[in-house]
Amino acid sequence: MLVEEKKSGIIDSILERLGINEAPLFRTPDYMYNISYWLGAMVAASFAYTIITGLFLLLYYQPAFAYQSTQTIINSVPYGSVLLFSHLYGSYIMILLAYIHMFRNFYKGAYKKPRELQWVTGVLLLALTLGASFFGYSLVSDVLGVNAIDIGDQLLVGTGIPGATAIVGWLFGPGGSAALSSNPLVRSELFDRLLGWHIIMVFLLGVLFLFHFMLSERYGMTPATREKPKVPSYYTKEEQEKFNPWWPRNFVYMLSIVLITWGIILFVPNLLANINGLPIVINPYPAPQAGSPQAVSVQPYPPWFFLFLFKLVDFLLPNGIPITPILTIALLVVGLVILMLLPFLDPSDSLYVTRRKFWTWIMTTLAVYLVELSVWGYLEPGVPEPTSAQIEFLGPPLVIIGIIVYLWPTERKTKTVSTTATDSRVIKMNITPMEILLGAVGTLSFAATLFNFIQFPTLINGIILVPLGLFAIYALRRISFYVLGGKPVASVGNTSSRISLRKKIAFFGIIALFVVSLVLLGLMWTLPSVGPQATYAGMDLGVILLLWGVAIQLYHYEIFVKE
Ligand code: HEM
Ligand code: HEM
Repeated sequence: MLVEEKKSGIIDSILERLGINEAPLFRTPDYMYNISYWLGAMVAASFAYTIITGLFLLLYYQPAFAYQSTQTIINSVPYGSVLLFSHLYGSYIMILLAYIHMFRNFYKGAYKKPRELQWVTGVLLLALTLGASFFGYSLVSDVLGVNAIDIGDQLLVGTGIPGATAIVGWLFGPGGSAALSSNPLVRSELFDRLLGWHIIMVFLLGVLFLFHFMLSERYGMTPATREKPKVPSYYTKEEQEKFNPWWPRNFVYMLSIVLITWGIILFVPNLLANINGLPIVINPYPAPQAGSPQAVSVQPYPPWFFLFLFKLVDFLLPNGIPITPILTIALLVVGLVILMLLPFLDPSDSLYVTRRKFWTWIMTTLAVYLVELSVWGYLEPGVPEPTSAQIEFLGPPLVIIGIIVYLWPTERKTKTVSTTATDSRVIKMNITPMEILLGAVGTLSFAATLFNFIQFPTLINGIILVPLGLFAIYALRRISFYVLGGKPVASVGNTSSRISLRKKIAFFGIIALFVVSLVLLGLMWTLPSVGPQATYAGMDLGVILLLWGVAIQLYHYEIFVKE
């Protein structure tokens, strides 16, 4: 039988040969084209970014001359500073996003049946991300990295667990002191080992991520609570049929998400690299070399993502003696295991966050503690904290969050609103659990920092107040609309005439963004490619990717969002 040949372009033919149109990638309802459903994709985009830049760094990094080769990367390799700084911030942003993704999935109930394994593997992914970042951070051979090895070494050996010394030898080879050796062979024994672990952890992350993602493909993303309020929450095959196929809409949306994430990863560190006097924990430049005369004046700080742990080891037990290494490790392990087992510990079958009060209380307190302990660890490093100080700082959030969560009215049954692909209305949420979380975190961090500023009115404490204050105002403003104005939680918005005007604006917006990005692209070639000034080109490229990401978002809105 003769099949009628459809006229198609080269790209269509390639896609057809690749079978992308029929690929078993999940179908998505209209309302899921919202960043909250793509946070995992943003984490994955940061992961991909660090892998790409990491492989380039590997070309120049020499374990026997770790610090010197890092300086060479910054000062002599074309765009080396951009590569190194964005690799560092790619990992920072990956960690931040993984936390946000985790808390979002908690509030949305995405850890419940049938996605328990996704949650469990997610917690392991977070732990591995922290591990990979720790080893990467120690590769530089600056005083902070070597200090981090020493702290890790002492913490493990201090537990007194049989075999702890063997584990430390396995992890760190000859130990942090080898970084100070004048013999390159001894130094390379240490940094080869660290590089090995760095790459092993990345490999494990990759394998586990494939499994994590495969599970996403299996069950799709968790439907909105208003659609499926009870476990197990997933769309049936018949329901799926009505949704948008992966190609081309998901691809377009994903591309914009990837570009925006990469744009931020490039822009932020390259901007920070040009600001003088940055606090050492966020400075993209390495600290002085371990063992150098300048290193003596550097206060030991762990990487910011372990600051919470740094404060925890300052805690004194009720009898006044410092918390022991074994207790610290036990607390960490127990906490991690409880977090991992959350899907099995929370028996409720409702996805409404207001019907899961106990765990909402615990998880929100955990989020606040992570921020609070990190800020505390940064402001008062190494200061022993008696039980009274621990209660003073950690008690109020526990009580306040408990009161808010238990007094918050339990969700009443709402009418199910269909928001499948055939539905053309746009459902607008006036408030989300994430906004409540942001409001709580923002206000508490601002209040704590203000209190600290009143006690210690230093410049840096004053500077920190500004972004925190703005963030708190923003977060509270969003919530107050709902609380004071008595607005409904969700509404059906927008008349078609307004949307059509918006689409016109979007159309011209895309053109404007491309024109601006072309100018920036031209500018990039005039900027130096070697040395610290290459960071200007890094910023430029970051803005270009961001603009393209936003332009593709507008394109998605223009083409796919129904009026
Ligand atoms: C195949 C993947 C990767 C390779 C080959 C790689 C390789 C490297 C190398 C060679 C360095 C040392 C750079 C230097 O000091 O000169 C480094 C640093 C680092 N890596 Fe990776 N990496 C990879 C993926 C990752 C991932 C996935 C993360 C985080 C999750 C990460 C986090 C870091 C961090 C935080 C540093 C320290 C950078 C600095 O302090 O400026 N890396 N990596
Ligand atoms: C390296 C870190 C991680 C990566 C790369 C990653 C990636 C992803 C991706 C791509 C998805 C598909 C949906 C989406 O884009 O949001 C997803 C979903 C999911 N992830 Fe992760 N994830 C990571 C860490 C975590 C963590 C720390 C948790 C929780 C402890 C977690 C739990 C989940 C759950 C429950 C889902 C299903 C979401 C839903 O059904 O709505 N993941 N993850």
